[in-house]
Amino acid sequence: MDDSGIKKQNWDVKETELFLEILKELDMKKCLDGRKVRNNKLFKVAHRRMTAAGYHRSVDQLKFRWKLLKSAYYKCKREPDSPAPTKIQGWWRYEKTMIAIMESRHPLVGAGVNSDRNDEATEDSDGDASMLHWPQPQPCPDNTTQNLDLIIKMDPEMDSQLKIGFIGAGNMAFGIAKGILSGNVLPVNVKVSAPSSRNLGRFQELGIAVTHSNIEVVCGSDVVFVAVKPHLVPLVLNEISQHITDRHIIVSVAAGVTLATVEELLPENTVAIRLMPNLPCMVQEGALLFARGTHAKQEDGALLRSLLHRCGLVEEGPEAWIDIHTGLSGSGVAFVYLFAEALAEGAVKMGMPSALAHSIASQTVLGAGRLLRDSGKHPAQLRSEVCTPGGTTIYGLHTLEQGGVRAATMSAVESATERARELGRKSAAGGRK
Ligand SMILES: NC(=O)C1=CN([C@@H]2O[C@H](COP(=O)(O)OP(=O)(O)OC[C@H]3O[C@@H](n4cnc5c(N)ncnc54)[C@H](OP(=O)(O)O)[C@@H]3O)[C@@H](O)[C@H]2O)C=CC1
Ligand SMILES: O=C(O)[C@@H]1CCC=N1
Repeated sequence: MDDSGIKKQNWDVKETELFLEILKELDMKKCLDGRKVRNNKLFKVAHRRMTAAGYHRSVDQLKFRWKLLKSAYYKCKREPDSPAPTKIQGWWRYEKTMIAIMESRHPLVGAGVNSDRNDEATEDSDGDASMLHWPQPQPCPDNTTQNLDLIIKMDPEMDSQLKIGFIGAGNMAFGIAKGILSGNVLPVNVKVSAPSSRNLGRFQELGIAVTHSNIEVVCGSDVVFVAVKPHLVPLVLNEISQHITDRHIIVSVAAGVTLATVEELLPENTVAIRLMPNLPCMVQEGALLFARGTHAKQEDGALLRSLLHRCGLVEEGPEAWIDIHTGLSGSGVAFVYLFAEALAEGAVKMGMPSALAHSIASQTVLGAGRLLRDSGKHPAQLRSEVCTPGGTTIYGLHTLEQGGVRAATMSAVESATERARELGRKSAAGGRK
């Protein structure tokens, strides 16, 4: 066991390198000002990023690893000619990155008010701020604070101060809003607009502020989701355009509407992202794909990803895949519902009461989906695991194949993708009118 009480598992080179890269990127050393809360937050950010990359270490394990790396660094600094520290195997691989991190000094240390030893002893200790040896604890300088604030904003575990707006109060806006609220975003930081009140009540029930003014939403938000029907996007963007500033990230969820169209209708340099979500965001089981526009940086994508992380699977890809994802998943959920409905109707035909048949059909779809996702197996593999030779399933599958279900499903994805492309061309033409 290490001193965090967690079972030891050796760190491999890739894992340590990733950990250090994350710390470097977070400007860890600058932000480690000895305050327990802040330090914990930073390690939490690192923890989340490590987890996202498939490395499952607790916050305490990360802290302990950092402590060892730091001790090794100080040992090498004090005794450059002594043998490499033994607690960190292959130390030479990490030395350069550690120097880069450690040389990005906290201002108080840089000013020479504290020795390295003091720094070593206190900097990431879990002690209370009052126990620290910094002579006069002071806030980080502006740029560091901003950097840290951004990190904290981006981290889903942190209290998000981000203001989120929705233009359009339909099903998709509601689905995303529900997903977002199950994370750390507070309803008071969300606002939604629509011309009529017919869809606003359910947002109010979630504690979200509502308005009929799209401009009010834009002026009060950092991230604005444009969730109106595709043909209305040019109209809405024209309306809000003069209120967009560099504070904003505009996220269009409209099927087909391209980034080029969105960017053309908004001020130069607007940060725009095209997102294709799907309705199961509502139950945190969505499948979302986004593409960044010309001026959207990686961190804008990271911010969106962290905002949406409770909505389900969130992936980034080239814009060319967004229309395909629309067919596969945006519309794909409806294809699955059709199949679920048909399953239930088959059972009703054979004599089962409708309510029971529908309830079993939905559980069947849910269970099959979860097993497919969680096992990581190819669907054909799972299908063969269900089929007993000469048994019931292969007879049923034969019938489905005779009905052309596979070809029909492929064609459904194809048609929906083509339709998204067509909608894109129409909205581009609409924007130019
Ligand atoms: N539904 C889905 O599963 C998915 C939808 N999408 C995309 O999401 C977008 C929205 O779809 P969906 O939620 O289904 O649509 P809905 O028809 O359910 O909702 C559209 C919303 O837009 C509002 N609206 C209409 N005109 C304006 C305007 N000028 N300004 C502000 N709001 C306006 C409507 O107002 P009012 O309430 O007054 O009618 C309504 O609230 C579409 O572009 C679609 O392509 C993407 C993925 C999946
Ligand atoms: O049917 C539509 O156009 C939207 C886009 C994907 C799902 N619903």
